[in-house]
Amino acid sequence: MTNNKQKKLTIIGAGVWGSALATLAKRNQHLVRLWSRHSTESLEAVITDADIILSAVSIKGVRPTIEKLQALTLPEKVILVTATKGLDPLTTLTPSQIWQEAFPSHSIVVLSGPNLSKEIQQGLPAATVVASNNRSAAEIVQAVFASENFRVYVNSDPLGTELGGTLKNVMAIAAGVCDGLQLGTNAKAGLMTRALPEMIRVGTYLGAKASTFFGLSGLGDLMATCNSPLSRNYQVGYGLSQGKSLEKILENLEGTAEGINTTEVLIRIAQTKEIYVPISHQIYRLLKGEITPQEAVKALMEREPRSEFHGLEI
Ligand SMILES: NC(=O)C1=CN([C@@H]2O[C@H](COP(=O)(O)OP(=O)(O)OC[C@H]3O[C@@H](n4cnc5c(N)ncnc54)[C@H](OP(=O)(O)O)[C@@H]3O)[C@@H](O)[C@H]2O)C=CC1
Ligand SMILES: O=C(CO)COP(=O)(O)O
Repeated sequence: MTNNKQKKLTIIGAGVWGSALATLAKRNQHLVRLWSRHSTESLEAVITDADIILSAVSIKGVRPTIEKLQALTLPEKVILVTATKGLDPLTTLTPSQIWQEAFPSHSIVVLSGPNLSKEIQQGLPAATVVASNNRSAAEIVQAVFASENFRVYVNSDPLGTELGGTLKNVMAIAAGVCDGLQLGTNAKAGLMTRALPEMIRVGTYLGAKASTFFGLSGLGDLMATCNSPLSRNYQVGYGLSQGKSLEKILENLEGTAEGINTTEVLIRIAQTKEIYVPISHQIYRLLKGEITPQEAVKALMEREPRSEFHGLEI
């Protein structure tokens, strides 16, 4: 029997993040169905009567998932939540833009923040953001996940919220390199601080609000991911700094490091639109095997002198 506050939530994507989000919602007594493409139950069966469908697949699963859902009839009022942190290699769109394009009359909510899934599964305290153009939809999702261990904020910039979580993955690769090379605390502070205006330049070009990047989904997630060996993106950078090949690193990586694909898409956007992204550019060259980690550091340090807030209106 469901009460008024109890929601029927279907989570698509049973990776580590989808599973952690399922745990949070179950602890709040919601009816949670966790589905993956390997599930024996049909997708149609698990979305029937859903109040909320949350996608926690990696970027490469977004389009296939949407195509499956388009072949079905979605419940009319169902809220669609995306928790993916990536950019579509085909179109450079963000996941929420792809979802909105596919389901123009449904409310789309972005969930993003400093949320390393292992810590969330352990029940450690964390905070996140749910962002939507439809505030009441965001508030419904807020209530589903909010608890004494998980503080959920609402905001009205879904694109900025999503891009914060997406672009910081590139910076987390850089942070892994920085720590792996033992460049010190000053270098790490310099890197993370300079990462933010780079993210803001790209984000505002794409239509996000600059202020969103100073919140949990921007600065917050940048700090979490750049400082934690739990981050897969950080692990990629750390591995590269130790002279490992990307192929070898990926063989042993638990789950997805979205920053690799994001770097590629971001550089395409930056080159076409002439956006200055020096850190991402060096990470791109490093991932391609064009330079060594040491050469990447040298290239960043030896650039032309610049003013601190060049090209930024904050
Ligand atoms: N882990 C974390 O701490 C956080 C992760 N995120 C983001 O959430 C997303 C998922 O991350 P995470 O759970 O960690 O990653 P995992 O690698 O653990 O899981 C990836 C998920 O995507 C699904 N998937 C991949 N390709 C396809 C496809 N072609 N079709 C359908 N489904 C597919 C996988 O399904 P299958 O199992 O069937 O292969 C799996 O459910 C990423 O965008 C990540 O950046 C956001 C916040 C925190
Ligand atoms: O997005 C995350 C934490 O907020 C997870 O980071 P990784 O994907 O690098 O593990």
